[in-house]
Amino acid sequence: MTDPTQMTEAEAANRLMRLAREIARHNRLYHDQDEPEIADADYDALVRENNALEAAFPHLIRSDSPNAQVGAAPTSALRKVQHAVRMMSLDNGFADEDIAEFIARVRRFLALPEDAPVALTAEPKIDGLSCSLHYEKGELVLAATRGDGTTGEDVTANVRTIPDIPQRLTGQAVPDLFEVRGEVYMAKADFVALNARLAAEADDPEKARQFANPRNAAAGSLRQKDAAVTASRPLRFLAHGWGEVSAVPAETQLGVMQAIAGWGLPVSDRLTCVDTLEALIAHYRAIEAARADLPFDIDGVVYKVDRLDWQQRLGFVAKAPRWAIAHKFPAERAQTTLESIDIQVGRTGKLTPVGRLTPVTVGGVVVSNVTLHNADEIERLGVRPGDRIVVQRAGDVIPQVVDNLTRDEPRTPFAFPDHCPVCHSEAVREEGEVDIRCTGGLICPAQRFERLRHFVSRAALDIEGLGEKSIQEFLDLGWIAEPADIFRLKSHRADLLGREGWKEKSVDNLLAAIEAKRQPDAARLLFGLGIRHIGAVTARDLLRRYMTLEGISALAAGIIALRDAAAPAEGEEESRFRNRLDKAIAEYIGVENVGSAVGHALADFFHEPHNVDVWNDLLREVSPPDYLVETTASAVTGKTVVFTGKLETMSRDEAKAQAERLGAKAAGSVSARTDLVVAGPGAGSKLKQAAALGIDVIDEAAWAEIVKAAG
Ligand SMILES: NC(=O)c1ccc[n+]([C@@H]2O[C@H](COP(=O)([O-])OP(=O)(O)OC[C@H]3O[C@@H](n4cnc5c(N)ncnc54)[C@H](O)[C@@H]3O)[C@@H](O)[C@H]2O)c1
Ligand SMILES: [Zn+2]
Repeated sequence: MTDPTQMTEAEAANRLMRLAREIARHNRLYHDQDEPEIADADYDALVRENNALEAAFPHLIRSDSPNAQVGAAPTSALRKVQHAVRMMSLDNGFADEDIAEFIARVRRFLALPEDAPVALTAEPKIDGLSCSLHYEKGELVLAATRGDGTTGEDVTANVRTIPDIPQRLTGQAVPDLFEVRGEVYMAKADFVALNARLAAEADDPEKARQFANPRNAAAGSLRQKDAAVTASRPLRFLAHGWGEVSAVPAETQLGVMQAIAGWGLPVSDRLTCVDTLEALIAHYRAIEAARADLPFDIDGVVYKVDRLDWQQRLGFVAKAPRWAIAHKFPAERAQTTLESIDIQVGRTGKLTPVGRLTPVTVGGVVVSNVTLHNADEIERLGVRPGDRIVVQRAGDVIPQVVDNLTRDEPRTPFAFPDHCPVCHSEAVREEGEVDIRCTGGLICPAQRFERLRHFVSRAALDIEGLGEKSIQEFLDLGWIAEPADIFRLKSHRADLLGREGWKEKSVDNLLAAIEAKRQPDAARLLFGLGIRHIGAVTARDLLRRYMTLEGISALAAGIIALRDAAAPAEGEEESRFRNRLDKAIAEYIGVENVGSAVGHALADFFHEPHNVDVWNDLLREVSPPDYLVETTASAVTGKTVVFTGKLETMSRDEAKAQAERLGAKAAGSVSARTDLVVAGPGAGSKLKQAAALGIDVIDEAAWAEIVKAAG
């Protein structure tokens, strides 16, 4: 965000207009559609930017400023309801100073002395959606959502299905007319169970409706046309205020809330009333620490001036009361308990520690796992199961542990396993590496699963309909263990038809999708084998040069021979020798951007007899066409070209790629079969040979002309 003081008026006006539109759009998505596009922290950042600009350019404040608006106008099919008393939002603060300033503002407004005590209630700010309940003569007659504060939606039938909400108030002195306001929410455990149920009920679990967090689930469940749907959703309610009333049962906020509780409505058991800033902050800290363990999500603590006559005098500004403030928790961070540390085994055998957490909502998303990266990271944080930790989620980044609050508690450190938790092979840390790997290779079932999953993935063979669940199922049945087996699945067609969840159509679609990949792209196949360091791009670069998978295995054989023959020279240091060998391997491969790590990985793969079997077996099932780069007809199509000497405007590899694209073959040495030599400065013996054989020789500029002419 640009510093507002650096902006011109025109820039500021423009930015304010864009922010108003953008924020209004997110309000609609969040409040009306229950489908936010961005995290709360990102939304809050937009609002903060808007407010900073409005403060710097008060004369540019727009009539449609986001600060004048509550929620969003409802557009659902539900009947609309006008609120007799507007339903407001709340001002908010993050720092303790914001709260001190709030109290000072209240004193100034009421013209109280600077040190006059101001009693304030404090209670959790539940992350649900606002709901108004009208009781007439104690009977529930109408329930409405907040909408844009003026117009809400009639959700009476829906609300009648919520067990927390009494149909009729009981107890002492219930006024004739009393509108209770509070929060409809979903408990965290119920939210997890609901998402699981929606996934189980869907035809295609991957396309099942899933709610991002309990707030969205609560809003989506309450605002239903069909109240039977609401009834099937585990909603709850907590009262936190009131609207239109015929009589107020007490003179303080706390007193009225106690009366409401007395009539049978749920009120937070963490509602308190104190009269110093220190006591408020202490209550805030206690709630923050307990946050992850509360059964529902909260995003802060709400403070309200306790005396109702003062509330009356303070009144409202724009969209919020002057007598209340929400003290919010930092949106992107939360505390929780690290319940356990699991070790996952990846495709290449890497052991990754994953922290299992008591689920906590961070920035609008429920977080129950964090990656702990590796053994070093666990040691750095000093984390052990049972520790209280701070997790952070910024943007789309995977949640991270940023602090361990109980690292000083005496407890034994976490022992990183020295064996694979799945196949029990030894797990080792290679020299100079941070990762610890299972040495079980293809005998390790975890690696086997991950390798198969990788083999059929989008960027590799892209076999549609062969998802994780099916792979696991076939693995368990012993039908597949390595890639070639996938192409033999058709022999299990009859058995598969007899299994639950497999209909004739889905079986035949799957088998057809497999058959369609009998002539796969060679680069995808190579990438799909999951050899270390061979990503999709490297696989393609290698095949551009080596054309076929036979070419690749020959390359590997060459590297193995090179490694076997290499030995340190007399007195040569080990590290020197390694550098020299690595250089030789990279040169031998001869492909730009492909280094010795790839060469070693290829050699290691082919050095292992089991892998060679897997490879050969696969090549019996599939026959990838030769890797031909798409060519353009040109003056050199079908000819053999040799580049020699120094090229000035491009690398040797680029020149070769150009030749291939033009349908020419780039050769390394001049022979009778050479048609053309492209010579740069410093060309030596090859130039002489060409002259001797009477072969055409051109310079780089002439070559560039040929390339250009081909377009
Ligand atoms: N991700 C997005 O795209 C997106 C878009 C819009 C809003 N939001 C989020 O929604 C929030 C703004 O929404 P808002 O205007 O409803 O304000 P708010 O939710 O921050 O505060 C007002 C609401 O708090 C509720 N509340 C809960 N406990 C309460 C208590 N004890 N006492 C009084 N009220 C209590 C009330 O329903 C009240 O309407 C922000 O946190 C923002 O991050 C996100
Ligand atoms: Zn293993």
